[in-house]
Amino acid sequence: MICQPTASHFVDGRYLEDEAGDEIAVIYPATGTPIATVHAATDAVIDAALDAATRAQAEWAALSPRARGRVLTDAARIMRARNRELSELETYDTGKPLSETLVADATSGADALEYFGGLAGTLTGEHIPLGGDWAYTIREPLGVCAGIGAWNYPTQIACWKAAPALACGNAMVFKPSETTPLSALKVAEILLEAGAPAGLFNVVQGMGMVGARLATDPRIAKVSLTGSVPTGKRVYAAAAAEMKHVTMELGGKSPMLVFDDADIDNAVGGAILGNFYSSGQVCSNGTRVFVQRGVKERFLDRLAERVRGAVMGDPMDEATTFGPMVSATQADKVMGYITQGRDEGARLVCGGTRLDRPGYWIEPTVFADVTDDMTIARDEIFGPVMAVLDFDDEADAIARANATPFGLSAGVFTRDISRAHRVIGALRAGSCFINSYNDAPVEVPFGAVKMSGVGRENARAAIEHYSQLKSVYVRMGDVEAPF
Ligand SMILES: NC(=O)c1ccc[n+]([C@@H]2O[C@H](COP(=O)([O-])OP(=O)(O)OC[C@H]3O[C@@H](n4cnc5c(N)ncnc54)[C@H](O)[C@@H]3O)[C@@H](O)[C@H]2O)c1
Repeated sequence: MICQPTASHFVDGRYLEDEAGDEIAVIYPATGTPIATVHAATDAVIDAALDAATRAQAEWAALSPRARGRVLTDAARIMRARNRELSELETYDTGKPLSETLVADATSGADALEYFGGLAGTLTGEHIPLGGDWAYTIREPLGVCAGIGAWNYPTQIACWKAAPALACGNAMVFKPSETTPLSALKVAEILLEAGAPAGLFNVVQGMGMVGARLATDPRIAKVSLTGSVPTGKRVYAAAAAEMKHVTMELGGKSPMLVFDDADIDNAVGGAILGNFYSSGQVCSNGTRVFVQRGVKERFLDRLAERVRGAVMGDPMDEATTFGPMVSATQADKVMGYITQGRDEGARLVCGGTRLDRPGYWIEPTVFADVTDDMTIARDEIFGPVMAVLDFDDEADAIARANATPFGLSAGVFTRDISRAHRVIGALRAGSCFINSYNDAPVEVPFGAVKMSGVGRENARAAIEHYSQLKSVYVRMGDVEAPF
C-alpha cells in the first residue's frame, strides 16, 4: 500500500489507531487500485480528539495573537517546501493530475495559512465612545470547531477551515471525506511541526456518521462543512438544535453568460476552466454556459477543438491535463447524467464516453442545444459535463441564470464594461467573475447565497465566522438606580 499512513487518525499531537472502527479502503482513482486503508473513528477516538482540542484551545487562546500567527506562517513555509511530496499524495488520493495539484492544493492551503497567520495580530475589538461612558468589544474565539470536508480539494479544504479558525484562537477537529482521507493527516503533522500545541488540530476519519457525531457534540461550538446541499441541510439542522455557529460551503449549478461581443477564446478558456478543471469536480463550476446566439457556433467549434487537446494520461506525468473521476460511484453517477442528456434531446458536441481502461475515466463532455428544463441543466453533476444553452436577450438570460435554487458562482464574458457590471449586479451568486472563471485567491471572500450555503471562507470576512464579540459597557460616573 504505497500511501498507507502511520495510523488512521491524528489526535493530541500523534497518530492514533483504533481498528474497531469500520475499514475504509483508499483507492487511486486513475487505476482503481487500493493505496491505503484507514478505520472510521470510534466513539473513543472522537472523545479523545474532542478532549484534546478542548484542552489545547485554552492554551492556544492564551497566546498572543501574533504568536499564534507565527505558527500558521511557519506551517505555510513548511507546506510550500514540501509541495511536491504533498501534491503527489493529493494526486494519489483524488486522481487529479499532478499538473493541477502542484499549483492548486497545498499551495492554496499554504496561502490560507500565510494570510490568516499575518492577519492574526490585527484582530481587535473596537472602542465605542458614548459621551462620558464608553464601551469596548473584545473579539473572542468560539471554542472547538468541527471541520467536515468534501473530496475534491482535501488539503485546501482542511487549510481554508483551519487557518481562520486557528488564527482566531479556536481549536479544530477535522473529518476529511471518507473518499480522500490522507492529506489532512499531513496538514496536522505540519501544524504540529510548526509549533501548534498537541491537540490543536486533530483529524478523525469516518463516514457521515462521524461527521454527525461532531455536529451534535456539546463540546463543538461551530461546524464548518464543505459538501453537498442535502448533507448541508442535515448538518445545519443538527447544529441548529444546539445553537452552534455554522459555515456551509455547498453545491452549485452556476451560470456563465457569454455575450456576442466577448473575446471568444477567453470565453472558451473560462468555460474550460469552469467545467473541466479537476475533471469537473469543483463546486463553483459554471456548468450552465449561456451563449448568445450570434456567437454560438463559433464558440462551440472553438470549444470542441480545444477540448480535444485535453491530455488524459498518467496523472503523475506533468504533461497530463485531465484526470479521472474520484471514485467508481462518482463515475457511474456522471455517466447516468450523460445518458440522460442524450435521452432528453441535448446535442452531444464532444466526449460522452467512459474510457475502456482501469480507473474511473470519463471524457470531457459538451452538450449543446440544452434547454432549461433538462436534467443536465438543473442538477449538480459534479463531473466533466458542460451544458451550453442559447440566449438572445440579456434580461432573459439573467432571469434564466437565476432560476435555480443554487447560488454559489456566476460569470460573464463581454467587452462592454457597463454590461459586465450590470449583469453581475443582477446575478444571485456569492462568488462572481468578469471575463474570467473560478479564481479563488485567499484575499477574496468565497461563499454562496440561496441553497449553496451560508457564511464566507477566506479574506477578512472569514474572521467574522470564527470569532464572536463580547461587549463591555464602562460607566465613568455613579450608578443611578430608581430605588
Ligand atoms: N462550496 C464549496 O466550497 C464546495 C467545495 C467543494 C465541494 N463542494 C460540494 O461538495 C459536494 C461533493 O462532495 P461530497 O460528495 O464529499 O459531499 P457530501 O455531502 O457527500 O459529503 C461531504 C462531507 O460530509 C460528510 N457527511 C455526510 N453526511 C453527514 C452528516 N449527516 N453529518 C455530518 N457529516 C456528514 C461526509 O462524510 C463528507 O465528509 C458537491 O456538492 C460540491 O459542490 C462545495
